[in-house]
Parts: sequence; structure tokens; C-alpha cells
Amino acid sequence: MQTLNLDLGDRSYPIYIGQGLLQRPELLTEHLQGKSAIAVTNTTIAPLYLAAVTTALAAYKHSAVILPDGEAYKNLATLDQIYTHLLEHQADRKTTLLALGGGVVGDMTGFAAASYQRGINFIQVPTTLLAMVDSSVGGKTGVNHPLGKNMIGAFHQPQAVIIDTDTLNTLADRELSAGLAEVIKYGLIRDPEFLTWLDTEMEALLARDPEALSYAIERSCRHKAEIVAADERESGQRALLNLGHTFGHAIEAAMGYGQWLHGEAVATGMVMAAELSVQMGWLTQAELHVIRHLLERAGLPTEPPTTMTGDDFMRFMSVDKKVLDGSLRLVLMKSLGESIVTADFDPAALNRVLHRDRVS
Ligand SMILES: NC(=O)c1ccc[n+]([C@@H]2O[C@H](COP(=O)([O-])OP(=O)(O)OC[C@H]3O[C@@H](n4cnc5c(N)ncnc54)[C@H](O)[C@@H]3O)[C@@H](O)[C@H]2O)c1
Ligand SMILES: O=C(O)C(=O)C[C@@H](O)[C@H](O)[C@H](O)COP(=O)(O)O
Ligand SMILES: [Zn+2]
Repeated sequence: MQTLNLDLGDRSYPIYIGQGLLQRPELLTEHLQGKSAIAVTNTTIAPLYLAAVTTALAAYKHSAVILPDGEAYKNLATLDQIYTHLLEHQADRKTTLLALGGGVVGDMTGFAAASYQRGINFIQVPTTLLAMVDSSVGGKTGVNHPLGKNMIGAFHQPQAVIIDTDTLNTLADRELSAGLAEVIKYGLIRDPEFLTWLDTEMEALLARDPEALSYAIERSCRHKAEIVAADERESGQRALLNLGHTFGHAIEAAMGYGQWLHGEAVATGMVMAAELSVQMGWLTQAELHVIRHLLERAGLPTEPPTTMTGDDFMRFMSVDKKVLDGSLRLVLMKSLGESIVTADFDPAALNRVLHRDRVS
């Protein structure tokens, strides 16, 4: 087992990464504060992994909320189901929530923990690659609104992140690829050597080679932990983690949550950010090709939906959380492995990218 630490002073927490960690109850129980815990999961994950968590909690008062599965349910109505369960089971300020699942379960459980009785503890037990490398770490929690992705939420850090890489054995191929989008993102924003490693190891990752996967998870978590430790509330460099997301979130919302997976939308968004970076004269056509090819090899889409117009993009992009005083800021690429957050791009070039009118 590898243990990383996210350093946030007295709110620091460990990130455990290894095989078979769900069979080690002490990893969970050492982070429980009181005598009760409530697991939050969904209808797909419960039959696979809830028993292991329930066994670990045998000595505690415990119960489980089993939510419907899907991005379409990441909303206030589903959150209300969690609050109702907490009240019906008399959860108090020492109750700990356990988020057992992917990013959807993790984001909703985290927000329930941030808001129930004005804040209780929670632990992340991610079971998708995407949640292991990204969403379980860093304390961004929340739900979607029909008019914008993750628009209602809070920063609330977990007590611990427990990554049992064995759970990836049951994950669908499409979901594995979606997780690889966020892994590739770290390479594109700050780690060119990681991009080279990913290029070499892509087949091993897709074949679920345990060593390759655990290396990718560890290196990704290190990046995320470093960035969050330096800028927990996204006043600066944390916004780099949004590479591809301004475009990607627009795709997710415009298409109806769940049609495009988050990782798929981010992959396409990263290519759109790269296209704009080419038009700004920062990235070469050859570098754009490298990015597109790597994402395609990971099994990801790189072209936006044909049904989306430039106006559809702009409608959703104009409420992006990086908009300040009405001015849109984007994460763009200066070179392979170096990104910046900037409002200083040519609006006509953005228009060409959104309208798929590519000028090289
Ligand atoms: N908070 C953050 O920092 C952050 C970062 C990235 C993404 N996100 C959010 O995360 C969400 C996407 O997360 P995701 O990609 O994990 O999707 P997800 O949570 O919908 O999970 C994907 C699918 O895999 C299933 N599943 C989960 N674990 C499984 C397993 N081990 N075996 C079999 N099936 C399994 C789920 O039931 C679901 O059907 C989005 O809502 C996105 O906005 C948040
Ligand atoms: O942790 C972050 O910061 C991120 O931006 C990680 C992203 O991968 C993630 O999708 C996040 O939820 C997007 O945040 P948002 O603030 O744009 O909703
Ligand atoms: Zn993301």
C-alpha cells in the first residue's frame, strides 16, 4: 500500500492506494469520529462492494443509502434522499458518511456532508478510475443544475481517501477510458514526462495491468494533492485542473447529463482547448495531433457532438465558474505539459473552434 498525504494543516488527510484495501477495516474505522457511519452508494455498486464496507462497520451503528445510478441523478432531488435518510436514522454531528462509488456518489455525499447540520465528516472510497485519480481528492463537492454543471456545491475535505484498486476489475471499459481523460489531463497541464509514459503504457493501462494502473493513480493523486494543498479554493493554479472542462461541461449539460460521460466530454474539451492554443500560436499542429492521438488511443472521443452549435456552447460556457466580472477565462496550453489560465485569447479564434471552422 502507498500512502500519500494531502497537506492542509489541521485538515490534512491520507490517500491510501493499494489492492485489497476494502478487506482492511482498520483503514476505514481509524477515521471514524463517533459511533455511527452511513454509507452512500448506488444500485450498481451496492451489490458489488457494500458488504465489505458493512462488515468493516460491524461494531458501529450503521446503515446505507442506495441511490439511483447515473449523472442524471446528480441533483438536488437525489441529495434530498440522502438528507431524509440521515434524519430518519438520527444522524448527528459525529456521524461519518462514506462515499462508496464513482464521482457522482462522491460529489453528492461530500455535499451532503458539507451541508447536513452545517457540516459532518466523510470518507471517500472511490471505485472508478476517474474518482480514484481526481474526484475523491481535493474536496470539491456538489450537484448539477439543468443550466450548468456542478453549479451548487461547497468545498469540504474528506477525512481520508481509500483507493482499493481491485474494484477496477468490475469497471466497464468505457468508464476506464473516461478516467484516463483526467489522467492525461495531469500530463497536459504540468507533467510532460508523464505524457511520454502514458504514450508507452497506454496498452497496459487499457489491459488493466495492475502495476501500470497503480502507477498512474499514484502519480495523478500526487499532482492533485500538490495543487490542492497550494490552492484549496481555486484562487490561482487549481483552475488548471479545469483544462477542457469549460467546453466539456457545456457538452455534458447541453446533451443532457449522462449522454456524454464526464471524462469523454473533458477529452473533447481538451482537444478544443488545444485547437484554440494552436490558433493563438502557442501549440503546434504536430502537438495538437499528439494530444488527439493519445486521447483516441485511450478510447475517448475528440470531436464535439454534431448537434451542438457554437451558440449552444456559448450559452453554457458563459456561466462557467471561471467567469469573472463577465469575462470568460479558459485553460489553454502553452506547450505540451504546460497550461495557463487566461482571458487573453482571440474571441474570433474561439468562435472558429466552437463553430468547427478550423483554421490551422
Ligand atoms: N469533485 C471533483 O473534483 C470531481 C473531479 C472529476 C469529476 N467529478 C465528477 O465526477 C463525476 C464522474 O465520475 P465517474 O466518472 O466516476 O462517474 P460515475 O460516478 O457515474 O460512475 C461511473 C459508472 O460506473 C459505475 N461504477 C462505479 N464503480 C464501479 C465499479 N467498481 N465496478 C462497476 N461499476 C462501477 C457507476 O455506478 C456508474 O454507472 C461527474 O459528475 C464529474 O463532474 C468531480
Ligand atoms: O478539483 C478540481 O479543481 C477540478 O477542477 C477537477 C475537475 O476534474 C472536476 O471535474 C471538477 O469537478 C470541475 O470543477 P468545477 O469547479 O469546474 O465544477
Ligand atoms: Zn473533471
